[in-house]
Amino acid sequence: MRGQANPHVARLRKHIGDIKITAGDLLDQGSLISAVERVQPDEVYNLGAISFVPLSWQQAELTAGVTGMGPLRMLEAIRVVSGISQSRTPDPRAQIRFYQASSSEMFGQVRETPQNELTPFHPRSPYGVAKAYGHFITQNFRESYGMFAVSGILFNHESPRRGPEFVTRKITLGAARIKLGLATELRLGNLDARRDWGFAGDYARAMHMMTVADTPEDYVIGTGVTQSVRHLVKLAFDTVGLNWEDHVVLDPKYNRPAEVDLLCADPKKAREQLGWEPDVTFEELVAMMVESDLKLLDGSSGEEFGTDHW
Ligand SMILES: Nc1nc2c(ncn2[C@@H]2O[C@H](COP(=O)(O)OP(=O)(O)O[C@H]3O[C@H](CO)[C@@H](O)[C@H](O)[C@@H]3O)[C@@H](O)[C@H]2O)c(=O)[nH]1
Repeated sequence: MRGQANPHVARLRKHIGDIKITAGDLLDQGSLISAVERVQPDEVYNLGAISFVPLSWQQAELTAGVTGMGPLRMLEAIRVVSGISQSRTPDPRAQIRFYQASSSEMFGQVRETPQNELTPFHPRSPYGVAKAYGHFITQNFRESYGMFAVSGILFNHESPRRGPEFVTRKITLGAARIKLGLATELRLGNLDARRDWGFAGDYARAMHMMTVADTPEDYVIGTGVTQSVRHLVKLAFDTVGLNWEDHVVLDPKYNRPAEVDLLCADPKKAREQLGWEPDVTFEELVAMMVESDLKLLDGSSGEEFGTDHW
């Protein structure tokens, strides 16, 4: 929402208790239309997806339905409720704005480094392919109907709230468990993969900035610094005063059928046009996550945060 003075804020608060849209609703055009009708939002942020890349090989069709077709259904819901058609374009001041969570996974086997808004896509997983569809259909609705629809091509963004299946949290939880005597080893896959990791809070700020901007455009959001999984492991174990090589075990079951070897953002457009800059460095992010997991696990059996399943 664009501020407290906005009359929709009160209405949204009133409805928020009984309207919950989950990723599963992205399969159902009707429930999206009825949610848009009832909430009458100023802004819609589509962050719903099957977002864990390995799962997308096991559930390829579901991933296409939720992660790929979901944005189309959301855009259609906004278009239908707003009465937009080829012959009736929206009033730019009064229309519902749409944000699509596009992903750096679309770059996949990268054609150039760093990656910017014009870098061609070569996705390497059913997830990446589905995200590419979501990206292009968002662009298409903007170009076809004049809708305010934007995509943020976000590189990996992390925080202490990250799911334990993703590598950052798996590592920070693993280091904390070993430090507290709850485990002795951490099993991982490809340590050579490189990612551009940033703090999720900084990226949420970027999502909002591009959605309330004067013109609808797509932006790459990342730090511009790439790190290996190996370096991430070393940093997390250094934070708890342990040598990672004494504890990390390579397990091929965590390798992917097709890997994305290297991602690194060129966030120049977001910096110059939106004035967006990340505040939290990679080192601060890792320390924040390790410290949070030490606190979380202290005094627990650690069983509910085991890391061997993913
Ligand atoms: N999850 C996981 N990844 C591992 C492991 N060992 C090595 N890795 C490597 O760590 C890298 C990062 O994996 P994830 O943290 O699972 O994230 P991701 O595949 O890069 O995808 C995330 O970022 C995308 C943005 O680029 C998001 O779009 C996606 O939803 C997800 O959040 C991959 O190259 C993966 O092979 C492991 O045990 N578990």
